[in-house]
Amino acid sequence: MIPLLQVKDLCFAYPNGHDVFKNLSFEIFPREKVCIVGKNGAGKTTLFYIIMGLLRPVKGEIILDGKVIRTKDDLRYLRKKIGFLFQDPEDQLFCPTLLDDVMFGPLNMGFSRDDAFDKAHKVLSMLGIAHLAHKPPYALSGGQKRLGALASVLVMEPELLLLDEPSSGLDEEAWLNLVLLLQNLNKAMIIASHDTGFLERVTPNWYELADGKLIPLKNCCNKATETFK
Ligand SMILES: Nc1ncnc2c1ncn2[C@@H]1O[C@H](COP(=O)(O)OP(=O)(O)OP(=O)(O)O)[C@@H](O)[C@H]1O
Repeated sequence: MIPLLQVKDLCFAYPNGHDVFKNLSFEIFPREKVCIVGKNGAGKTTLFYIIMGLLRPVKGEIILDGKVIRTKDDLRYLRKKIGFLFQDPEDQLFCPTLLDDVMFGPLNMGFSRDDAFDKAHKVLSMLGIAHLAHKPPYALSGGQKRLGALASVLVMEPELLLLDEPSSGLDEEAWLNLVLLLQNLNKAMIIASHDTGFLERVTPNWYELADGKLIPLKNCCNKATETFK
């Protein structure tokens, strides 16, 4: 089976900063669920930005469905297949109402208003926030904003989800609802989080990002076993 996504020999440093990645390589297969843990500043968000084409690596390749991402068209294709939940939901909600935000993607893809509404309503209901549909994003709480941002990602039905701190700020009910949703979602996902209780429930496949490398962890939370590639 061809990996859905491959990151190959990735090197990256911010201007005037230290190396965040030194020849980082990994791959993820369709419907594979993995999580990445790591200290503050380890590079989890940076890795997601590079995959989504928001930051350009010094060296290395992002390969989707066996094809190296090079052109703007490649990037458009990648952004249809990969949904990215930003760490800060404020980066993701920009319309007058939450419903507008969640309908924005489907409308952009050419769905009719009725179909975009149905899709948005279904996802908002699944996340337990349909009653907030007509609120402006600025009037939502932190946890509600996170769920709203997640709705705007899920409504696009991507094949791979990159979720940056998806459980942050959620109350017990929303947290459990999200655990169950991700457990039952038949999609590939990479989750970056410090919420180990959440990660333990969603996937047994853990990696630690440390010193610019991904190290597989066995049996959740246990010690690193071998350096990943
Ligand atoms: N815009 C930027 N300019 C310069 N350096 C940056 C920038 N953004 C992040 N960094 C640095 O890059 C490194 C990786 O940051 P990143 O946000 O990817 O870490 P993270 O693992 O997501 O952290 P956290 O767990 O705190 O969210 C850190 O040392 C950080 O200080």
